Amino acid sequence: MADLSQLRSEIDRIDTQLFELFSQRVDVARRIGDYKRERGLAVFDPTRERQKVADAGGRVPPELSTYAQVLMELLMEAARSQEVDPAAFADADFAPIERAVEQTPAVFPSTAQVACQGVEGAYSQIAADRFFRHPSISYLDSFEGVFRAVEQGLCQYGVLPIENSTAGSVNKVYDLMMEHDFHVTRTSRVRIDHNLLAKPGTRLEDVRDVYSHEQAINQSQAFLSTLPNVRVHVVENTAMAAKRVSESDRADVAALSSRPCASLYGLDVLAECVQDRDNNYTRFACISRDLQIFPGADRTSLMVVLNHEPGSLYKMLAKFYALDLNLLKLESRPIPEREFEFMFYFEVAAPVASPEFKTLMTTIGQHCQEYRYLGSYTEVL
Ligand SMILES: O=C(O)C(=O)C[C@]1(C(=O)O)C=C[C@@H](O)C=C1
Repeated sequence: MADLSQLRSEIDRIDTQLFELFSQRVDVARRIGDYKRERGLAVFDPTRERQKVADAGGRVPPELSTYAQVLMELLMEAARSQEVDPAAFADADFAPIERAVEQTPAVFPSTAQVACQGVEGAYSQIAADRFFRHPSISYLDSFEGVFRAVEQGLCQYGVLPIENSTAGSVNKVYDLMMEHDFHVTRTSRVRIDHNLLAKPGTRLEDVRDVYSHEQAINQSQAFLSTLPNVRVHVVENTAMAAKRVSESDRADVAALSSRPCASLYGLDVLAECVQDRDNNYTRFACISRDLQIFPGADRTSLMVVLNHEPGSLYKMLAKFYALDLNLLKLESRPIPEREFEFMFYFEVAAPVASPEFKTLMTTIGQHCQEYRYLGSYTEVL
């Protein structure tokens, strides 16, 4: 039997030939690109690609068929990337980003009119205080109201929760993203401590009804199960729950809310930090209507509708991998009225000034049906 170094030499020889042929293939593709450009033909030819993939599957033993097909797709993707004229893409897709980088002020504003969902004391307010030194906050009933206030220019910025470390993504916000025009200018992680608040005089054992937001209830299951005979009620948000308890004439009701709500609504803390996990964080996004890219932006959010075919998500992820861009978040939501079609939300680590970011933004359109660039920003602590 041949020894390992001999076998490896054989593999190396084959790889040398493979990559020599690969470069030759790309050279031919470049010439095809010139030909197509002169005649105004599309680079992507789906009929030809389907034939090539099917053909590749039949050229190898059956157990290698899928690998051969994936390899063929990769070869054609490389070919396409060299057939397009990068300058043509760059102008159309990158100009608004370059303009925003130039025109955005060097410093994030310390004060602004900011839309938050809920009432005073809501976690969104804590996040708004994190983003701005002196925010002037307008409280709205719903997440939709926050999107609208920003879209219509009634508020310069809006603050929305996007995910929680225990309960996961805030699906409602992701669904609304599809319906509204906005950009992301900042994100922040806020530590969430839920406390059981009640009117002075109420004892823990008196409590019969607890009010809170659905996520706070989900995040405090272990504590709630220790309270006997308690009914739990979902309300719009945790601060609203505290307000409701403070206005109630009953002495057996309590709210799961933030600590600032206790002083704000004149309530006592019956139990502190009752969430299931100690490291409970909610991430908030600060949105604006126009694209603003502040200095240091190193994260990018994209909403993408992929082609409804096998491998399309894989190809998009391969793109990030090929550009060495770390994927920070991937969320998918069904698109209303489009059966089994999904909107993918990607967050990638990509400094705006990096060549990889520019390559991503000038070629992403080749890999999907539609995409929306939501912005580039930093996550503030
Ligand atoms: O045959 C072509 O038209 C090419 O551009 C070459 C090629 C390939 O790599 O084989 C690349 C892109 C097209 O979508 C189809 C095929």
